[in-house]
Amino acid sequence: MSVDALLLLSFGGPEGEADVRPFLENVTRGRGVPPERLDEVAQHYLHFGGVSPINQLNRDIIEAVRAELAAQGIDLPVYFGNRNWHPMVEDTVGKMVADGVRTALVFPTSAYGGYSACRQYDEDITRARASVGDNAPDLVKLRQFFDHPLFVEPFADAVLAAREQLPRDVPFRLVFTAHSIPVSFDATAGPREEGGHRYSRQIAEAARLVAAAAGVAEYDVVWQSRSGPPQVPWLEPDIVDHIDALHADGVRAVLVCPVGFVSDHLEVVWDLDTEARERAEEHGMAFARAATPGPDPRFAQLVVELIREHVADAPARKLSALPSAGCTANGTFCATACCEPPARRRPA
Ligand SMILES: CC1=C(CCC(=O)O)c2cc3nc(cc4[nH]c(cc5[nH]c(cc1n2)c(C)c5CCC(=O)O)c(CCC(=O)O)c4C)C(CCC(=O)O)=C3C
Ligand SMILES: [Fe+2]
Repeated sequence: MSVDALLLLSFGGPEGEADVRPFLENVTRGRGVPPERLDEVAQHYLHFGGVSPINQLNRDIIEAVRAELAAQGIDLPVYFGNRNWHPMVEDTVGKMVADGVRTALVFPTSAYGGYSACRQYDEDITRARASVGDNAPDLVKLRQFFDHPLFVEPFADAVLAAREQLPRDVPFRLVFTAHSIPVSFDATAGPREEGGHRYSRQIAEAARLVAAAAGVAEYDVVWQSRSGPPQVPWLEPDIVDHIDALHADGVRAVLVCPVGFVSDHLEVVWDLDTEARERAEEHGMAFARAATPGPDPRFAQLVVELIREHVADAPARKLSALPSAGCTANGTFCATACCEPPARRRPA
């Protein structure tokens, strides 16, 4: 297959105080997130001057991918577009058209399946192509990479590095976290015939692979960053409640690995480095958080390897038997009814 560009497609985040409200409105339009929750999340962003770390982290990934492409002799311009904040993907695809791009690969900054982690990026691609009309380039999305060795290995090394921050003589509990989603979204994640739960199954599998690579036998998988109205059930337990439970069980040191995320964006630096850490410290527990793989050189190698699956027929390396879907053209879905968002319940 011949391609003339790569598009890194991400979530986006505010870059100053004035951006916070309009950004949150973009994220939550029609999604039934209660205003109290929005006020709370706005405060998290304002705590950091209204600047989300996600944009600079993505620019850093793009620089590393450019360098890795050059090192491997692949001549491919790299573009950057987001769902919720500038550079908006619609504008970026407009720029690609002006530059004469006919076919581009799309790297979404999420390793997993499910509506929020996969299918919503297909919707972004469809919207962006529609916004530029007849000249829209073909946009081929790269596959899910939750079990790729170049995703698992940096996490495993990060777990070992974080372990060094904990007291040597105290046994620790390894706890993996991922973004919670409504239980109903997890139930419809994946193609219908597969019976759902593709998101939580892939998270469980990534956690198993990272723990095995780090040589840690006992671990938990929990959730973080719940949103939505309180009467709608989301995946549980929450990391902060889990720290209470571990404390009650006599655990004295906790090592949190945010396996659901590619980089240290706001949910990681707020919900883990601030809230979870504070709760652990209130209990007198030692706390360490493993780094995310985004800034690791192996992450850029991962992106280029996924590109090479298309441009050089490179073999698709994966460590688990679970399907890695998500590779589709022009915003089509992997399968009929795949990762369909169930009807959202509004707050009463
Ligand atoms: C599975 C998943 C990922 C991982 C996959 C991926 O990475 O794509 C993810 C990533 C992210 N989520 C992010 C930010 C937000 N997510 C929100 C709300 C929601 N997330 C959801 C799910 C996910 N989200 C869901 C089901 C909602 C409820 C509303 C809805 O049904 O859609 C809200 C609204 C306020 C609130 O938190 O309630 C914000 C601000 C940022 C940027 C952070 C930064 O600025 O650094 C990133 C990377
Ligand atoms: Fe989110």
